[in-house]
This record gives sequence, C-alpha cells and structure tokens, in this order.
Amino acid sequence: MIEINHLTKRYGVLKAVDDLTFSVAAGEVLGFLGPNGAGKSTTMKMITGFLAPTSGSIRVCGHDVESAPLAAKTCMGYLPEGAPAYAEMTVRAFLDFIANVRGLAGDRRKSRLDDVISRLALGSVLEQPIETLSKGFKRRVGLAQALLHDPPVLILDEPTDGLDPNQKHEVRTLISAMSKDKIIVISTHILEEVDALCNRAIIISNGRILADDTPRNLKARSATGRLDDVFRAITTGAPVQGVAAHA
Ligand SMILES: Nc1ncnc2c1ncn2[C@@H]1O[C@H](COP(=O)(O)OP(=O)(O)OP(=O)(O)O)[C@@H](O)[C@H]1O
Repeated sequence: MIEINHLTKRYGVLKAVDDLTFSVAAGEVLGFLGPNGAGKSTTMKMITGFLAPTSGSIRVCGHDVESAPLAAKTCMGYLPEGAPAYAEMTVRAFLDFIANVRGLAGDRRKSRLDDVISRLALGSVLEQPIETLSKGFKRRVGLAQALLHDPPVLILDEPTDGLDPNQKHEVRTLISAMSKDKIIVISTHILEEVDALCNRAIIISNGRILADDTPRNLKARSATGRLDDVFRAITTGAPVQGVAAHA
C-alpha cells in the first residue's frame, strides 16, 4: 500500500506538488499522467525518498518514507527519469553493485540476477560499459536495477521513453506480467500505454489532482472514447469536441 497524505513540494515560490492525497493498493497499476511540468517526477522522487516533501507524509508498505527510509526503500524499486546509471561500469558490474546495495547474497542473488538479465534480455551486453549502450538498452538496465530485489512496489518514471516500438511492447508485456501481485505506478505521456497497462489513472496539473478514475471511465467522458481528448479537456480546461462541458 502507498498512502500519500497532503503532500506538498515547493521549489522557492513554485508549488510543484500541491496538497496531494491518494492511496494505491496491491494489484493497482496506476498511470500517473499530466502535462510537462505537472509535478509527476517530483511526486515520484518524494515517494521513493529521493526528495524531501515541504509538507505532508508518505507511507509505503506501512513505513514512513521520512522516518523509516531504509525500510520504505527496501520495498520499492525505482526507475528514475532518464534511467541514470554509472556510465563507465559494465552492465554486469552495475547489476553486481546494485545486488550488493540491496543486500542480495548466495542462491537468491544468483537467481535474481539471472531473472532480470533474462527478462530484460541483457545477456548480449553484460560486458559492455553502460555509456556505450543504445538508449533502449540503457532503459532496460534501469528497469533491471529496479526489479532486482523483486520489490512489492514499483515506481517507474516514463519506463518506455526512448524505446523502439518492439521494445515498448516487450516492456509493457513485462509490466503486465508483474502487475497481479505488485503495486505499480507509471508516469507516461503515452496514453495508449495507460489503456494497455493501467487499471487506474490519476491526471495532475500544476501539482493538483484533476481526475482519478479507471481508464475506461475516463474514456467514457468523451463521445469520441479517446483518452487524449479527455486528457486535453481536463488539463487545458478548453472545450474539446466530444467531451461533455462538465466532464
Ligand atoms: N530542482 C528543481 N528546482 C526548481 N524547480 C524544479 C525542480 N525540479 C522540478 N522543478 C519544477 O517543478 C515543476 C514540476 O516538475 P516535474 O519534473 O515534477 O514535472 P513532470 O510532471 O515530471 O514533467 P515532465 O512531464 O516534463 O517530466 C516544473 O515547473 C519544474 O520546472
């Protein structure tokens, strides 16, 4: 369970996240949507303990992210925006390093490493320095480190950004396969991805929640049945053909 209570983040005078309150339960795949600068990455950084809130609180698997950061981080895997990694390390050395950080040892360490290397098809690039990888492979290495300790909660900031259509498909299939028993929060600008993967969508703009519903109910707000029409109507406030004025 993720429980977010009156979460606010200010950068100087800018309120990037403005009094967000919501919970996410096991089995939910939450699409976190919003225009550029809406506050999605800032919220994800706070959930994962990389950024301290200005006010409000977050509990993950019952652990307060600020007062029990290690316990909270243990139950989460995080793919940050851009999937940063140590560029000069080989893929194998990087994953070994993450396995150490996550305290994996013995048979479990080996089986978890084998699992992510096979799931993300990293076998052919294990000895390659990360800086020499294609964008798609870098993203897959980022996903591998997020999945390595098989956490119950996954926070994925634009997981398919920069992937070609085949790789997008593969990553979506992977996320779908994991979704039954995990909590997954995905930020994305690709609305078809929300349709394909998510059973809930939150749309934020200027750090505030504008909609929180199933993708199916959101689509039903538009005569066109298109999520992008609903997204535009909700986030711009402008009348959009096919979307009821008070949707
Ligand atoms: N370190 C920072 N210092 C100052 N302002 C910041 C900082 N990080 C983000 N912001 C601002 O906070 C707001 C929210 O940014 P954030 O990156 O969370 O949005 P986002 O919804 O993830 O956007 P995108 O879809 O473009 O990734 C933006 O106005 C951004 O410019």
